[in-house]
Amino acid sequence: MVPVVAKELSKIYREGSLEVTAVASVDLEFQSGELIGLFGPSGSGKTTLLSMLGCMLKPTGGTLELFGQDITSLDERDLPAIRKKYISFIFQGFNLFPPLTVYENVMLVMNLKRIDPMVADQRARELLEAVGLGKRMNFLPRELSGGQRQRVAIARALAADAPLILADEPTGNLDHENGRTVMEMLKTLASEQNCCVVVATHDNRINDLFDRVVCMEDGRMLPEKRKET
Ligand SMILES: Nc1ncnc2c1ncn2[C@@H]1O[C@H](COP(=O)(O)OP(=O)(O)OP(=O)(O)O)[C@@H](O)[C@H]1O
Repeated sequence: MVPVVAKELSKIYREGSLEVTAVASVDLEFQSGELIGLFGPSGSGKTTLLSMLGCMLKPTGGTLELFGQDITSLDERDLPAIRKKYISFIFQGFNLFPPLTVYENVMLVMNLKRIDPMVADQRARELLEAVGLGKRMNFLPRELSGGQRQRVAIARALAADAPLILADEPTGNLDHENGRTVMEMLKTLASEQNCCVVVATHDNRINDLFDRVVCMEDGRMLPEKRKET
């Protein structure tokens, strides 16, 4: 099943008499196993598009299908269940829960999914080892560097085992080396777990890692340049 199909997807923000067209009639189709880079200057509509794909923001026009299900026709109350089933988010601010340790942050998503605690414990340890934080499981987020925190956010996204991962500027606060490490993890995730990973970014230094690059300008999607294989 195709993870994301959008047709003429639009979002117009209205404030009083002022209208801002943040996303204008975007058509797209994202497949499993792909790492997709969503590029565009500030204000071009990347976050708005990502928020609609993540069922956090209702489109004002067009249709959106996630895994064959028409999201646009659903009631607002049904969206949390869709998010829980299919989607994991990685945001620039890391969104870690400050009072919980690294290990507890990763466990939290699995507890919410009611995964058996023994299975969850093992998976959390494995994932934190995999992102190089095996020795920092009992640290609090504030005791970690930006790069380490972002790796916790990635371990947590992996723990959620979602087939669609949406990341907004995941390398925004990171130096080149940490940024690349984080992106390489997302690439491995896409190919090995057959996830669809969409990354909104300004960071041209990581361009080569994407399977596909789509660019936005003034809310529109520019014609796509397919990567040569
Ligand atoms: N809640 C909102 N209300 C009104 N206008 C908004 C709102 N959110 C975004 N916009 C406007 O929509 C347009 C697209 O914004 P968006 O944040 O999606 O762009 P972006 O490409 O993610 O930018 P950046 O790279 O700076 O994060 C901008 O003109 C912005 O000012």
